[in-house]
Amino acid sequence: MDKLLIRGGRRLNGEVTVSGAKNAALPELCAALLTAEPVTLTNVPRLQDVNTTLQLLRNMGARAERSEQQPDLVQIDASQVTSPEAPYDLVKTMRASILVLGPLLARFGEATVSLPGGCAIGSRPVDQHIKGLQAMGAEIVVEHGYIIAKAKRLKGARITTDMVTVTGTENLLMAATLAEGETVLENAAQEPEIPDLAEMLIAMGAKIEGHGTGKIRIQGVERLHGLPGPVGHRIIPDRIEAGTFLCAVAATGGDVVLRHACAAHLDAVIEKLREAGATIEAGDDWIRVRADRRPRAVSFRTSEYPAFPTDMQAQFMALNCIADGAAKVTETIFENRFMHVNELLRLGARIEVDGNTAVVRGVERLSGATVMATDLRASASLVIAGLVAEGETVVDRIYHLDRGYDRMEVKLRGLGADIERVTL
Ligand SMILES: CC(=O)N[C@H]1[C@@H](OP(=O)(O)OP(=O)(O)OC[C@H]2O[C@@H](n3ccc(=O)[nH]c3=O)[C@H](O)[C@@H]2O)O[C@H](CO)[C@@H](O)[C@@H]1O
Ligand SMILES: C=C(OP(=O)(O)O)C(=O)O
Repeated sequence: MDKLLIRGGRRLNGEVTVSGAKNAALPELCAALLTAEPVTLTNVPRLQDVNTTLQLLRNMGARAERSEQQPDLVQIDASQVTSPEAPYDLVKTMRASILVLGPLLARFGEATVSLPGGCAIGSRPVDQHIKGLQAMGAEIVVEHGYIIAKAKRLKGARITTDMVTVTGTENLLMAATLAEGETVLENAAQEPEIPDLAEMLIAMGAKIEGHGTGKIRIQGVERLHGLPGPVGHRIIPDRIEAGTFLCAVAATGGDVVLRHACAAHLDAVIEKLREAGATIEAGDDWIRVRADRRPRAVSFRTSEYPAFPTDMQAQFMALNCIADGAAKVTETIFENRFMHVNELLRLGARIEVDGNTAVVRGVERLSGATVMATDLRASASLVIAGLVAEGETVVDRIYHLDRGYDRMEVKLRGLGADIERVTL
């Protein structure tokens, strides 16, 4: 099992390129199931979750390959899908596998998808996905751990989800593109990955309006076509990877330019980093961050986009650990997303958790130790803490990190960090 070995105390300087967004790549790979023609995606990040999705598509009989000459390019040909199924063994490693449900049901009239299990950050049910598809006329039973769905042809419907759900919106959006008539999704998620998915679907012939707002209107069409060519659909930059690097520099000090980054997707995080004392400038596809003194502690509360993302909570908490002052961090999206706290305590942080609120009192210095990654963003927060801690930090169980970060240690080393992957 791989570990990261970090010797802390170095400032970060230089340039780093941000990869394509994991949370756009996963639904967009699944969207290729909506057509019998080949689909090309570019700027596809090199992540374990992408590998798992490619495996899931191949398991159904689709062709899904990453180009050897151009590793950010993936081609999918779902003309020969023989079994519209997502088995437990693949779904258990990645919750986003649920994203095949809408496309399979819409194109093949049937789907059998393993229920994703509960996961470390919360119970994460998929009842809203099921309820929405039922409103579109699907017959769905859940038995033996599988969602078994059938529909001759889905019918457009007006759907208001009980809460804002990102993958729920994506599943229903994809399903609605091939449904008969109009679907209106109320209370839709507005995360940037949703308009990116909608733009891809529109390029495939779908009729969608209102994406990027809380109300999406879809007119179903008979069929969608492929996206051939050397570019196909280009995936937006990963705002969470970019935000993670911004927090790392704000914590260690330094001067770094992020290439292929979109500042407009990070407004809430950038505002908080400025409050913490970092200097941030941005252009069309770059962000520069400079930090030259101890950060100030900054309170924040996670919420749906465009507010502060839950996927940045752990990384910003690591910054608060060494900041001047105390900060209150409130998590409103997932009920159990403070598992990094116990590990940060092992590095000398002072944090008290009460329900969904953590009070972080900044300390002058953290001290390196062996810590264990518990989920994807928790891993990133431990890496940031390790970069500022005195001495050596070992981050164990980094398969969580590899799910969602594209060669993070290589990118950090390029900025001057003393970090290496140890394979035992
Ligand atoms: C692959 C992907 O894009 N993952 C992101 C997506 O996850 P994901 O789409 O799973 O998260 P949701 O937006 O669905 O979850 C929001 C809240 O709604 C609840 N809920 C959701 C659906 C449902 O049917 N029933 C229900 O109760 C969840 O338990 C959670 O408390 O959005 C999250 C919130 O921004 C991010 O942290 C994840 O990185
Ligand atoms: C929680 C996350 O991802 P997923 O929904 O894929 O588990 C994340 O990206 O932080």
